[in-house]
Order: sequence, then C-alpha cells, then structure tokens
Amino acid sequence: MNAPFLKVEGLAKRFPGPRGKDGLTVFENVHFGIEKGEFVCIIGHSGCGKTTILNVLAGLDEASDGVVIMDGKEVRGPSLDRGVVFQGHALLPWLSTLKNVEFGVRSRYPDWTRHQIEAHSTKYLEMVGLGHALHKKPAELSGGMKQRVGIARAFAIEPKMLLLDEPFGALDALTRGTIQDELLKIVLATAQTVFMITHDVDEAILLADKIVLMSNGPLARIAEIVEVTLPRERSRTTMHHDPQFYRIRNHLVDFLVNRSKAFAEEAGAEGCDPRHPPVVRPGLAAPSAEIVALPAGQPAQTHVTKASA
Ligand SMILES: Nc1ncnc2c1ncn2[C@@H]1O[C@H](COP(=O)(O)OP(=O)(O)OP(=O)(O)O)[C@@H](O)[C@H]1O
Repeated sequence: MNAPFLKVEGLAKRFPGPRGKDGLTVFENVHFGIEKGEFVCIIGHSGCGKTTILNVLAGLDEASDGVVIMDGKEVRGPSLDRGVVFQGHALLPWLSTLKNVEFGVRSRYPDWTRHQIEAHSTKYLEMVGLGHALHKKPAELSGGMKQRVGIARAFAIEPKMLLLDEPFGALDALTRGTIQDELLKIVLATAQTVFMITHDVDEAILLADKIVLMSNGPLARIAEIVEVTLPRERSRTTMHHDPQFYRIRNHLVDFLVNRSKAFAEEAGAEGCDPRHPPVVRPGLAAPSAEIVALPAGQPAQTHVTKASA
C-alpha cells in the first residue's frame, strides 16, 4: 500500500523532571497518516498533547522520538509548505485586510505581478465573506472577521498542509457557526489537506473526513480513528436530520466521557497495536474481512477495522 501524504511514525514527547526526578511523557507511540485532500480533526482532553503534535507537524517543535514525513520528506522545521492558524489572529495591525493576505501570498509566490497577488488575495477574502472589508485595518474588524482574515491568508498561501489549532475557540457560537460554513465551502472548493484541533464534537463531524481520538495524558496515544461516514457536502443546519450524525456523535461523546481515561488499560487488554490504531465507522458494518476487534465498552453497532497508517 502507498504511504499516505503525511505520515506520523512513533511520535513521543517527554519533558525531563527537575534534578533527577521523574519527567513527564505527554504522549508516545503516536502513529497516523493523512491522505492528500483529507480533512482530519484531532480530539482529546486538555493536556493530552494535541497542540504539541500540531506544532511538531508544523516544524515549530521537536518530538522526543519519532518522525513526520510529508510528501516524502521529513519535517525538520517550519516551511511555507505548511500554513498554521492559531486561536489568536496574529494580523499585522498597520496593514489592511487585503495587504495582510497579500503579504503571505508575495512570500509564497515571489515571481507574481502585483496584479496577480491582489487578484489571488481578493479571491480568498471573498471566499470567507470579506469582499466588502478589503481596505479595513484589523482594529476596525470584529474578532470573527479577524479570524476570517487569518483563514483566508492561510488558504491563499496554498500550503501542502494546513494546520488549525482551535481556530474558532475564542468566538461566540453564532460567529463560529458562520465561519464553520465558510471554512466548509473553502475546503470543498480547494481540496486543501487540513489537520485541525477542536474540542467541539459537532464541529469535527461537520468538517472532518476522519477524527483522531486521543486518550488522556500523560502517556496519551491514539485510541481510535473515527471515519465520518456522512456525505461530504454537509450543512450545519441539516446535518442533524441524518440519523448517522447521532451515531457518530454518540460514539465521540461516549469516548470523551467514558472511555478516554480508561483507554490505556483497555488497549493493553485488547492487545491494540499502536502502529495501527483501530479505524471505526460508528453505526456502519465494515467489510467482514477487516473486522479485527471491538474494544470493551464500545457501542455494539460500531465496527472496528485495521488502520492503514
Ligand atoms: N515546557 C514544558 N515542560 C513540561 N511540561 C510541558 C511543557 N510544555 C507543555 N507541557 C505539558 O505538555 C502537555 C501537553 O500540552 P499541549 O498544549 O500539547 O496539550 P493539549 O492537548 O493541546 O491541551 P489543550 O487542549 O488544553 O490545549 C501538558 O500537560 C503541558 O502541561
């Protein structure tokens, strides 16, 4: 089988303890893959190491063990091949909305003419509903608008991989919903490969092709990979009419509430191989040849297949 576009192998993060005391192993034995054009969300309780993993993928942090291979090359530092959007919007306050986006586009495409850079940047700002605010400065924008500029800037750079660290965490529910819709549209239009951290189960189901579930830290690892088996064209306003939405949602909530803490013992008991975290499709039958295990406490309807990481 071909290697995935992004391959994470045996990642671990350890912090030494003070003066010979035991250190902290935040996570270890983390393996997963992301295919080109896939949208992958990662969910897990606070402190399990999601941001650390995202920073390692971005090349902004170093793992204690393991490697990240993207498009056949090891990730060893930051690069324009990987765009990152954090919760805070990090815009240059003295530049307009348009100039903020153009700044990134110019670094990515230094040979482009001024006109090309402006047209490209405008296109992405229009995709996030900011066509009317091209010449406003960040101080004149609401928090949601600023975050949209950050998203437009990240997509406009057309990185090989986009990394989003809870980009909507600081927004009110209404604004968050609107921007989720815009993100959904822009992802469908661009087929951008995305890795995103979220604490919001509904947001993950709306946006993701796959959801990586992490067990609690310390010694966190990947417990499962949940396939979001809803049609790719989803809508926030109609998704909840589909019974499959609730099967996936219940599975995720059950993991977070009941299973994430006990996973380490369960995984040991089931003999799960961390190189191949179970792939589950809540509510759907898997091809019988692929069924390998049903971890304890899992809803009976959920079938588990072997990951191709
Ligand atoms: N320099 C450090 N020294 C010791 N421990 C650290 C250091 N930096 C981070 N940690 C620990 O690493 C763990 C993982 O942090 P990380 O921010 O990656 O978790 P997270 O899953 O993203 O959490 P959250 O959901 O709250 O953002 C935390 O327990 C944190 O306390």
